[in-house]
Amino acid sequence: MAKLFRTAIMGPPGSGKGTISKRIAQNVGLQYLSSGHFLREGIAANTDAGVLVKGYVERSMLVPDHLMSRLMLPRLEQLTGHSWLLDGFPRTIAQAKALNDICQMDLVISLNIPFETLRERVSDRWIHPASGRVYNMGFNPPQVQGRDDVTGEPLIQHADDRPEALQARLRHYKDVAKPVMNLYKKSVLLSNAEAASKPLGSLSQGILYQFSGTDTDRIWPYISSLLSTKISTQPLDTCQPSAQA
Ligand SMILES: Nc1ccn([C@@H]2O[C@H](COP(=O)(O)OP(=O)(O)OP(=O)(O)O)[C@@H](O)[C@H]2O)c(=O)n1
Ligand SMILES: Nc1nc2c(ncn2[C@@H]2O[C@H](COP(=O)(O)OP(=O)(O)O)[C@@H](O)[C@H]2O)c(=O)[nH]1
Repeated sequence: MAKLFRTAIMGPPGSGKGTISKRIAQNVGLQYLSSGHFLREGIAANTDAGVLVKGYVERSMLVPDHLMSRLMLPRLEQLTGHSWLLDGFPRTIAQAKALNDICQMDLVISLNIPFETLRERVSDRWIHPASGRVYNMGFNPPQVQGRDDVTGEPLIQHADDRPEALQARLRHYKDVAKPVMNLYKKSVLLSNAEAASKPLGSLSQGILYQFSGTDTDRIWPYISSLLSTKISTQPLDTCQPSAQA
């Protein structure tokens, strides 16, 4: 039986979830599942799921919990035997509880980034809609301005990334995410260094680790170190219903 590792990343829009998830996937070699990307793929391919969620995603509304869980949980069940990282799911407490019913999570990473930093980042965020590849004109610019590195297709900016829209999204994120974080948290909030160095078990039952800062490159070493500790001490496991379910 392999050691499996189930983790999720949370944070407001622009906090670096996608950027950090890709680093985790590359370093740890787990399956990365972005629920937003999954939904957009379904919409582009006009799948049954895509048709169901199109109206919500195009209006930047949250897809209802029952539908979101119905789409995501079977995907995760197909990944039995794999370690994975979720970005964008669970988004609400109902989704987190549904996830608990099928699986015991090992770690939840929460990114705590100042509003001004979020605002700067998303106003400079450019996206390749077909692949979900994300650029930032200062941090990770495309090789050719306005063009995707892989396909050469044009990049776009989301209307949602305008400062006015960001403020509303942030408020909404806080309301919805708080109960999810409470579910996963048992610990005090730690500094990045403390969070990364605490041995497993010393945080009571808590699996939520919060990282704060303005630069992904400065947060990343702490996350990387936490993952090394967690993964090396992970017991043999399969995806089993959580005891809290
Ligand atoms: N659990 C989720 C995840 C995503 N979505 C839908 O998918 C869209 C895109 O999700 P995502 O890529 O995660 O991006 P945002 O949440 O919009 O923003 P960010 O990546 O900046 O956090 C959301 O606007 C929402 O309509 C949803 O309803 N429920
Ligand atoms: N300037 C700067 N931009 C960053 C940093 N980390 C991520 N970004 C960019 O900020 C934007 C938001 O990051 P993203 O990973 O998409 O965040 P998400 O919305 O939480 O998934 C993207 O354009 C990233 O390229 C950073 O440390 N500094």
